[in-house]
Amino acid sequence: MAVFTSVTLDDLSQWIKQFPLGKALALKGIASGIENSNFFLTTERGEFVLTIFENLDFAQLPFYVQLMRHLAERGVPVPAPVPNDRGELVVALHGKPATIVSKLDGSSQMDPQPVHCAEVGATLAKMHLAGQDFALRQPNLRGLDWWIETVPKVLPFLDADKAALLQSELAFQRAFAGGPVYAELAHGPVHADLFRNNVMFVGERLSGCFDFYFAGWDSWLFDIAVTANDWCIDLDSGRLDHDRVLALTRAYHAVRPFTDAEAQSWQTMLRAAALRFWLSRLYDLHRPREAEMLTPHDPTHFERVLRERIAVPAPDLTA
Ligand SMILES: Nc1ncnc2c1ncn2[C@@H]1O[C@H](COP(=O)(O)OP(=O)(O)OP(=O)(O)O)[C@@H](O)[C@H]1O
Ligand SMILES: N[C@@H](CCO)C(=O)O
Repeated sequence: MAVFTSVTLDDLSQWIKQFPLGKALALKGIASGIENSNFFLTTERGEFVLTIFENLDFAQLPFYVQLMRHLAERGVPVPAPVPNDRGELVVALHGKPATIVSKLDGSSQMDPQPVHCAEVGATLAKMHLAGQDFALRQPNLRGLDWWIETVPKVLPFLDADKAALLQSELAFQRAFAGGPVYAELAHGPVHADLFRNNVMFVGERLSGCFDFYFAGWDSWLFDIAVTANDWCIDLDSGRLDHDRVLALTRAYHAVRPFTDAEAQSWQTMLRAAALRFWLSRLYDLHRPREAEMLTPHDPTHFERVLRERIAVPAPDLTA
């Protein structure tokens, strides 16, 4: 992630005392990502990740950090937040909310094969099941309401062809979300951003999922569609690779079988997931924030993905 807020080891020398982590020994800004300020933090007790939240306030954060704790306690491989001496998981640093979580082993698999997609599918299903009894509720803040609010803000920057696609897809998704099949879809806390760069592998074994800061209450199917649109595609064309899609969906289905309503909604949900990221990337591109290091994501990629999903059906969910 980009570093928006500067932090030095000196800044941490007093602050870290409230955590059972000993002294802070090293701190290194992480330059990937676009939402928060992240640092690898080495202390006398080991390796951690320090995150300072740039866009989320104290009221929103319990949902994310408690969800991570809830999932970690149920054996889902996610970073475990470290409480301070008052039991708090979110603490102010430079006036902004901050958290320390355990560092996961492994590295991202940016060139996934079916075996990796199967790991991701099975883990996602376990995550959905483990989240069923999570008590806190927060909507997906990048869900339909946000799309409705944000489309008019980016339209002035688009040519007529792109503007027409964005508007017609939003209308299509609004109609779908208001219909009877959508109402039958299972909902719960979902990750909503489980891209390749948010998952760690050690060899072919998935060792962890992180970056829960877009998590919210949404349909499980939306989460699967977001994941498939990143893990199972040819990156140049946006086309789905059927072997990888089937590896992901079959592994998910083996843990948590799909319903008829989900099977019926699959093609539409893949389009919704493409729209969500096209829109957020357009928004981020045209309304950039200041940052010491910033790597903007390319909106055109998800425009291509959306056009592909409209033109070419994915394999059936229960194939
Ligand atoms: N718990 C963790 N364990 C190991 N590495 C981590 C952990 N959390 C974050 N990282 C590293 O930090 C990088 C950035 O983190 P993260 O993806 O959460 O940032 P972000 O700004 O929210 O990014 P994004 O654009 O993906 O939303 C990751 O790519 C990963 O390398
Ligand atoms: N995964 C998002 C970035 C926010 O996490 C994207 O690729 O646009």
